[in-house]
Amino acid sequence: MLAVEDLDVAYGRAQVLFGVSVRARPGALVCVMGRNGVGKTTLLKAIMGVLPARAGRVLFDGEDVTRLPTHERVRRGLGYVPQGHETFPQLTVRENLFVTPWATRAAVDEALDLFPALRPLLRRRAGFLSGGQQQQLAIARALVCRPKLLLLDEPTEGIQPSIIREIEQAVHRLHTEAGLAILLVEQYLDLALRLADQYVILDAGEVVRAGDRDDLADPTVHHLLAV
Ligand SMILES: Nc1ncnc2c1ncn2[C@@H]1O[C@H](COP(=O)(O)OP(=O)(O)OP(=O)(O)O)[C@@H](O)[C@H]1O
Repeated sequence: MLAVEDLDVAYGRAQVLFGVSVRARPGALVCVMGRNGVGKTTLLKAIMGVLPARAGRVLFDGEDVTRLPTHERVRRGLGYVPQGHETFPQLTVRENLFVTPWATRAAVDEALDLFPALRPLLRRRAGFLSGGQQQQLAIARALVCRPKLLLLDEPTEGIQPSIIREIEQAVHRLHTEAGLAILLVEQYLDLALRLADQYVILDAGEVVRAGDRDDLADPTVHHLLAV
């Protein structure tokens, strides 16, 4: 479904990703891990076309989307929830959900079924929500476009533990019940161990390890993630 091949990405002259290859099969949950600043967010941005690839390719459903603008990738089924649960603070929860041109009532209803805590908040401005509620709204908004593959950038970052559990359950349901493929950037190893089918670890912009979830229990993995 997703094949990232030998991707190089740079900010000006500063190259950040070096020959990164990542694959996600339909319905798979792949966890992208690594210390701060190793290039996880940059990888997701390049997959979405928010940042250009300097070399390499991004294939989605067999199509080379490397040069397509972001909205064309969204149209083909890539969904993206950026780090920091970005919502439109001045808009209500309902307006945030209907902001995309593809939003239908049915799709919004389905997204709200996954996050029922948002229903009583539909008229509230997003800027007044807690961090956890905003994260749920950001995920729900991406789902309204009915993606086939969802890219989630650290959805648990800065979120209180009780809400982390809710977000984890929602991601689990999306994966197991809705059968959505997910590329999840996640710092918490225990959460990755519970959710992931496969994992990729980046270090200094390169894939240093990749494999099935069970390998994550290997002690050498901790060394690659320790700060
Ligand atoms: N806009 C930018 N301009 C220049 N360098 C940047 C920019 N954004 C990120 N970088 C650099 O690129 C490298 C990778 O950053 P990136 O945000 O992709 O890492 P990350 O693994 O997602 O980190 P974190 O876990 O802290 O979010 C870092 O060294 C960072 O300083």
